Amino acid sequence: MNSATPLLEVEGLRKSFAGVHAVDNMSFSVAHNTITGVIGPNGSGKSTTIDCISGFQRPNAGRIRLDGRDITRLTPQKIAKAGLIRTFQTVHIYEAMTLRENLLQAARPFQASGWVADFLRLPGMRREVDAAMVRADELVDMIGLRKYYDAPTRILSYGQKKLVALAAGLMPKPRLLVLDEPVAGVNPTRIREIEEVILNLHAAGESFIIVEHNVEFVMRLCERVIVFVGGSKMTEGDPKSVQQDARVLEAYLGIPA
Ligand SMILES: Nc1ncnc2c1ncn2[C@@H]1O[C@H](COP(=O)(O)OP(=O)(O)OP(=O)(O)O)[C@@H](O)[C@H]1O
Repeated sequence: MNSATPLLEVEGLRKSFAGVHAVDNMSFSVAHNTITGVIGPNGSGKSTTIDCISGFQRPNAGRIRLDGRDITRLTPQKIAKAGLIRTFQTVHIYEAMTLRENLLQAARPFQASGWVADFLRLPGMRREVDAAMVRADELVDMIGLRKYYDAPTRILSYGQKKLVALAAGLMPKPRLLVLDEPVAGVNPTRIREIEEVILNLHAAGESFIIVEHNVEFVMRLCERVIVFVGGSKMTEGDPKSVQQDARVLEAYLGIPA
């Protein structure tokens, strides 16, 4: 797609639960090579929106396009293969496996060769495995955890586990990685480390959407911030303009605009 096509376009998204609209008329777009933050008070539709764009919920209406391709209502697996991967609020990694094994495992669903090629160690499979090893090697350095590469991930701190989940999401080289609350429950020192890692990955060409309750973290990291209120987009802009928007203060603090 040409660079004028947004990386992600969400248009008129609606998702209802038992007749109640969790998300309604939600529209926004995300540019290539950006870190975009999504903030909003509790119940504003953040989780429902990312569940819809990643295929974990089926929207009732609206369109979602990834780099121009319609991905509305595809399964999570197909959306991931199209290039949109998400992490979860709770860390989804294999704690009994090493960090290296976690990263290699994350690449497997995206490898074209099937189990027969794998079993027979055919050259196509070998090439894919070698490429995954190179990618894992790059990523373990990017997240600063090389000394734990061959350790079971259960020994890592919660913040380090979040970094492993982030790196696992990047293994198949997605076009866009959606991070669902990447610093929730993480101590402040580790938050700074995660911030640094995301900035370095962005400088290396990765694009992110960050959905977070920690507004300060989002404002420091993101070049564009989208604010959800009541199931739709209330406003968006650069961090400074969003922070100065009286409606945002009202939505968060109940201070009348
Ligand atoms: N499975 C569900 N069944 C019924 N209502 C739901 C369901 N999921 C979400 N909702 C409702 O939809 C609205 C939006 O919820 P959502 O979880 O998307 O908001 P959120 O911005 O992610 O909130 P939080 O920041 O608290 O996680 C809320 O009113 C919520 O109660």
